[in-house]
Amino acid sequence: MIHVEDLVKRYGAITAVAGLSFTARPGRVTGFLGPNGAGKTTTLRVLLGLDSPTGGSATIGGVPFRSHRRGLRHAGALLDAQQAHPGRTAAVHLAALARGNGLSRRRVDEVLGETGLSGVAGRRVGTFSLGMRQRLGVATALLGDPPVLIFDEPVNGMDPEGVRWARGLFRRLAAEGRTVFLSSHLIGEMAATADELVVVGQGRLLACGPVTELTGSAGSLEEAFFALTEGSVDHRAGGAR
Ligand SMILES: Nc1ncnc2c1ncn2[C@@H]1O[C@H](COP(=O)(O)OP(=O)(O)OP(=O)(O)O)[C@@H](O)[C@H]1O
Repeated sequence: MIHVEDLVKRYGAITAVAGLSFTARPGRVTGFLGPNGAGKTTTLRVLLGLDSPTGGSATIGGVPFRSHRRGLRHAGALLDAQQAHPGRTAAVHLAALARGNGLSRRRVDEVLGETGLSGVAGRRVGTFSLGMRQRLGVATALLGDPPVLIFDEPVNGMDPEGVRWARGLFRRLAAEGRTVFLSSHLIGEMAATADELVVVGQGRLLACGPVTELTGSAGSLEEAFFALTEGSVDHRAGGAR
């Protein structure tokens, strides 16, 4: 379970998140949607303890992520596909993380297999395509077999086969009872993958609920999204001030 309550995050004069509250539940794929600069990445960073909130709270399984000793067992995340050191092989990258989190070496082979990377496990990450790096990011998130998974733009750079694979994976992870939280600009992908949506604009909640409910009479999720975010689009990506 992910719970965000009255979350505020300011960077100097910029308010990136302006009092945001929502919950993402186990067994569901929850999509996190919003225009550029809406505060999505900032919210994910605070959730994962990479940034401190200015106010309010963001918890995973009822506690801040930082208070988990072996974080990868509690939540797995893909925030930035460029995270792995380019000079390391995929297997070495994952093995180092496994060691640091008290996980077995066997788990490395399992997630490499699950993400279709077994054949390239010995290759340096610097030689990977963006789609392969995304798969490695997904493998990293899965490493600790966590109950909560957070993905920021996970299918960015993936080919159609990769996108279909990722969609199936997210659905399966939710069917296993995990909380799957997915941020993406691809509304069609959200419509095909998510059960629930959290829509934000200028750091505030615009709507949340089942995809079917939010689509409502708009005809498509895309139309519903534009109607919801009208007035919240900031082409300067300057956020709420
Ligand atoms: N480290 C930072 N310092 C200053 N401002 C920041 C910082 N991080 C984010 N912001 C600002 O906070 C606002 C929200 O940014 P954020 O990246 O969270 O939005 P987003 O919804 O993820 O956008 P996108 O869809 O473009 O990735 C933006 O105005 C951004 O410029």
